[in-house]
Amino acid sequence: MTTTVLEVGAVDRSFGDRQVLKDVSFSVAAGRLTGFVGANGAGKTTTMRIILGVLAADSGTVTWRGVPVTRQARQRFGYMPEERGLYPKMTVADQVVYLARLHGLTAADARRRTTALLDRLELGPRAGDPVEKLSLGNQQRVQIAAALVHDPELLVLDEPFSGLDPLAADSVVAVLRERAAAGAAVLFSSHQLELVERLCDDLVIIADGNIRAAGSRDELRGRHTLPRYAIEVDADAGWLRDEPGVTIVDLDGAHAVVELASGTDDQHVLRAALAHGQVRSFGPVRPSLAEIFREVIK
Ligand SMILES: Nc1ncnc2c1ncn2[C@@H]1O[C@H](COP(=O)(O)OP(=O)(O)OP(=O)(O)O)[C@@H](O)[C@H]1O
Repeated sequence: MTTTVLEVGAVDRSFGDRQVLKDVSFSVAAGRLTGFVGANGAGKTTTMRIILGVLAADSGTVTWRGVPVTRQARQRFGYMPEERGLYPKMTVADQVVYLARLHGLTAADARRRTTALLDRLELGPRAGDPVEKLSLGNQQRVQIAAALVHDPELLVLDEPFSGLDPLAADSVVAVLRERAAAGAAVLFSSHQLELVERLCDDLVIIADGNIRAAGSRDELRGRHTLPRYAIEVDADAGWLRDEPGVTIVDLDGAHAVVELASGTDDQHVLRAALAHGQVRSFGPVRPSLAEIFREVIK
């Protein structure tokens, strides 16, 4: 049972005579990680800026727990914008404390949470350094700390993983998962489809300002699953060519990927395989997010 907290409804937005968002609708649930994916210029940043109220929609609605987003509700949002805005001369800790104070935390709470979060993001030893002395990847982690420090109920992160090495990305992933497990709703954009696939519970795919697909990752995979099976036997699998209802997609010695015509029983194919010898593995091929993405943005 998921609880929708953020609802974007029929949002349109143009810049000049160019419409960049067309009837954009999707929802984000509490306790879940929602990946927002689309090509360059698809409209992700514009959508996120409208959610945060940095930019106005021409029409449409953004609601939080069923009511239009207020300034008060936004105090409980955390945002990592695309254009990273840190004060280069300020120390890492002072910077995060300062932003926590802007969100209404007491000085003591701001310090306490900053210390805990910097440690969690492996930035503890850099807390006293000016931001400008940090590598770009570490500056990025400071930005993430800044978006998280007031323990927001909604986190909106624009490309939080760009520029992070795999280990740094993993530590950010772990922190986001913790936040979601504690009940926060997390919406993040990314180009790194493998990472999104590993991380997200829900997906929103946008192309040319249109939402092309949205739903849970498993639901989308189910919807886009082709009737394909991978089979691994211990001898040549060429006999599959003669099986009724079976089309070979790929055949490489003892390994094959086949497509089954509708009405063809997969168990029948498995039994035929067993009749030819040992079967090492047999099962449906799940489409990758990259494949789903390519299919829905066509
Ligand atoms: N302030 C603006 N004035 C004019 N056009 C804009 C403005 N902001 C965005 N656009 C245009 O709107 C479209 C959507 O841009 P947006 O930044 O939302 O895409 P995106 O999906 O975030 O892309 P990227 O992954 O490259 O950041 C683009 O064609 C962009 O050029």
